Amino acid sequence: MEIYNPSVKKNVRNTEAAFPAGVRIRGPMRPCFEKILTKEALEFVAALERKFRPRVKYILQCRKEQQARYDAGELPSFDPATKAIREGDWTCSPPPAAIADRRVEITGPVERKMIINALNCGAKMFMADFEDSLAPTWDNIMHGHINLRDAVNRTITYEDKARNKSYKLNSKTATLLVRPRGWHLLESHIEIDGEPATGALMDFGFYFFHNHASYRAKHGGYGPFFYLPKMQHSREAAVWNAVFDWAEDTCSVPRGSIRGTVLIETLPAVFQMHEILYELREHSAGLNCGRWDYIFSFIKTVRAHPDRLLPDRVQVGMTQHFLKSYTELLIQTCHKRGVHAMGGMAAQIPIKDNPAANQAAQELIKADKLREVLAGHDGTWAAHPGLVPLVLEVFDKNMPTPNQLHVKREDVSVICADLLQMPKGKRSLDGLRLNTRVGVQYLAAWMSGTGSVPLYNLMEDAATAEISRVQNWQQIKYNAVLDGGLVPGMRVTKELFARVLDEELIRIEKEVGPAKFASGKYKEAAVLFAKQCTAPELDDFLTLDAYRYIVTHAPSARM
Ligand SMILES: CC(=O)SCCNC(=O)CCNC(=O)[C@H](O)C(C)(C)COP(=O)(O)OP(=O)(O)OC[C@H]1O[C@@H](n2cnc3c(N)ncnc32)[C@H](O)[C@@H]1OP(=O)(O)O
Ligand SMILES: O=CC(=O)O
Ligand SMILES: [Mg+2]
Repeated sequence: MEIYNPSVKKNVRNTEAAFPAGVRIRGPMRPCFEKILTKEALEFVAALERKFRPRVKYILQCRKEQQARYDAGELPSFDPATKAIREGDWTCSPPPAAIADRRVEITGPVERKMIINALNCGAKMFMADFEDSLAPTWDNIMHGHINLRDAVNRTITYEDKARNKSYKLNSKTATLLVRPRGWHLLESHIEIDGEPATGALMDFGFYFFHNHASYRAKHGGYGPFFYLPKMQHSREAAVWNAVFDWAEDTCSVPRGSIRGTVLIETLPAVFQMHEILYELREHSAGLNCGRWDYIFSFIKTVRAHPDRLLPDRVQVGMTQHFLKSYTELLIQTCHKRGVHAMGGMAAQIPIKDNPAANQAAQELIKADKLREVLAGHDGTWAAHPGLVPLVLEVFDKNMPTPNQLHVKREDVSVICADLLQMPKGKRSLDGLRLNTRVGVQYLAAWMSGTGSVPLYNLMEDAATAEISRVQNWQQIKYNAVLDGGLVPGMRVTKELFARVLDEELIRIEKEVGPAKFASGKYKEAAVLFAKQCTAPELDDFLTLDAYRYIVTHAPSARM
């Protein structure tokens, strides 16, 4: 048997002759990558790309055009053209037994040890993530597919030699869900007909192709199950639905086996929830409140509106009216259509060296989960295995049934103004400093290949770091008045931000120590973060600009 050792990183010159016509692998081949990059799998991914690339380009162009309308003064709202769908009496296909009870879902990157820990941790579900919590380096993506294949086949193991610790799956494990990248990210290490592949199609394609048969055999003929991130419009859900139809037909899998939970994590999408479910009605597993990207998108969507400056990030919590309204409308929408309404991620994680602070963090998580279960959510997310028992306890106590599809929330009446209401709170210099410190450290980790990190006792990933970036951008762009903190009345300028950045870099160096600071990517991250925060026009995603730092093209056989 071939032993898989993720630490072996031998570079091999790629030979294009080994791959199907039109497919070029630009990332270095490592041991075991050939198990994922088989001729058949590459043909499947290339066919997906050829069929859907034009539609992906179209939806991205639509996003640009819609943003131009927001920039010209329009605000997101419900679409009169699809009123009949919102008011119509239809339901989605019922949830299969394998995902009927999903009260606690742990999430985490597709890293080998974490996959085993997550599957073993007692959560009902595990969302394995190619998205917010993963830096999409070639090695991370390819190892992620190897790890998932081994997880589905239950052969996944891991040896931590330094700690003399072995990892393997328990007999009872969580049900696996996979989150591919959003539509906007390209995969530069695979080219199809001379263009980079679409990250989302590649993640879906390899995972589906290699695992659908084993997965369905273990889940009553259903699956694989997915989370679908960062969509802005139902036309994007229609593309996912067509991808699912095509994959099912191509692999002779019955219609409706694949199920996807759509994250409602952009402001435009909250006005499209019925429409999104309608497009996916045979393939839907419900909606999820992706709160962190939602807050990021709230700022991004109204970027041209100087009257819409948010208070400090720490004050934008789930009890703010616009967020409460979004979650309640999501629950009402899902339960009307017979599918799950999933809660989101509390950012607190266990604090190991301070019992009092740990207790306080746990209380915050408990309160957040209690609010979710009482509102009618069918389950929620946990960021860390140590939090699963706590979250489980709140849901077990308050949700005796497998889910709350029967809780219709007909009392909820949410209009545009509720979803667009500005959060209350103040902006402070400390807020600007914290955004800067977190943004730089997150970016430094991401550029080094790590997509989720603990910072100041909170989980930080691409979505939370985006809030720090766009909030800084918004304040600098409009010279926001800092109306809170110790020095109220100060205005944010490029000069103030430059000084804050310098000072926060010194603080980061002190906190992480000179050795880690020197060997890490903090200085490069600071340059990129500063560029992003002071750009005349806001970039759509931080990771689009940062991606070039993590691309590793292999020497080509043609050279
Ligand atoms: C906005 C969103 O999209 S939210 C969803 C995306 N984000 C995520 O999924 C974040 C997931 N969580 C994480 O990545 C991590 O918990 C972090 C980075 C926040 C904290 O990581 P650490 O500080 O390394 O955690 P810590 O040292 O306490 O880990 C203890 C053990 O738990 C494991 N662990 C921690 N988090 C997870 C997780 N989410 N899944 C599986 N295992 C985990 C660690 O691997 C470690 O295992 P070991 O004892 O066998 O070595
Ligand atoms: O993906 C989840 C989020 O909160 O963003
Ligand atoms: Mg997200």
